[in-house]
Amino acid sequence: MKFAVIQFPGSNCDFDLLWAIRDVMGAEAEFVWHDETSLSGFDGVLIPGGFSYGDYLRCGAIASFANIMPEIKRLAAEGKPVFGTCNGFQILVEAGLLPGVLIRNDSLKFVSKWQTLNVRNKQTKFTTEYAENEVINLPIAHGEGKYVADEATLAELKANNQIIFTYENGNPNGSVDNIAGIINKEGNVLGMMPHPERAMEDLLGGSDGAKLFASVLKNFVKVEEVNA
Ligand SMILES: NC(=O)CC[C@H](N)C(=O)O
Repeated sequence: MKFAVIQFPGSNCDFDLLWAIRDVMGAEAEFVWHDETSLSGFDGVLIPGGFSYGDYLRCGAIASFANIMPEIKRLAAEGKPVFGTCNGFQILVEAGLLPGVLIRNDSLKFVSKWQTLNVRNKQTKFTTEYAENEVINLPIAHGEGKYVADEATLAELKANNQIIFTYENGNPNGSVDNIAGIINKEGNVLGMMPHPERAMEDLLGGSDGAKLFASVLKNFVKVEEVNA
């Protein structure tokens, strides 16, 4: 599996994400600049956190029009894994690859801390290594992390078990139903506000993020491997 870690002007978790997937997990991965127009040869996409385009308009709004986006949408349509953390999640909703939207935290303040989460659905290719309803800790660091969606969208997310992570022991941003991360209906595009790539080893304060990348590597296989 070879992953593209997309870099936008203002990305700041790009090196962390590359380190997590390549150096810790041992997968093949490379940076791809937002202006590129091809992702041929890549088996998955990782979109990092940060402040793409200075967070102007709305976080992720300008990045969602980047030249690389049609290719990210192509890989998503082909069933390949597409993962976005924090600003990456914001970019995925702005691009329409995930439903709903992320708006300013209720506090109107940037919040940066370790946050307790609940793994609501372990039956996805991103979460099989967790236990059902496992309580985990990951860092959060965002100013626009309040997830909102209309009633019909929320009902659909619940009916299809698309709410993957929720905040436990307090809601840091006012997200509806404590939503911290969701997946698309097809199960190959996941976005979440917390940062698993910052929790890969105990030296960093925790390693609960590693199971997410381990799940991806276990459950998504190269197309060639399937056909072999
Ligand atoms: N760490 C991040 O990716 C931050 C995302 C975005 N800039 C926000 O403040 O909400």
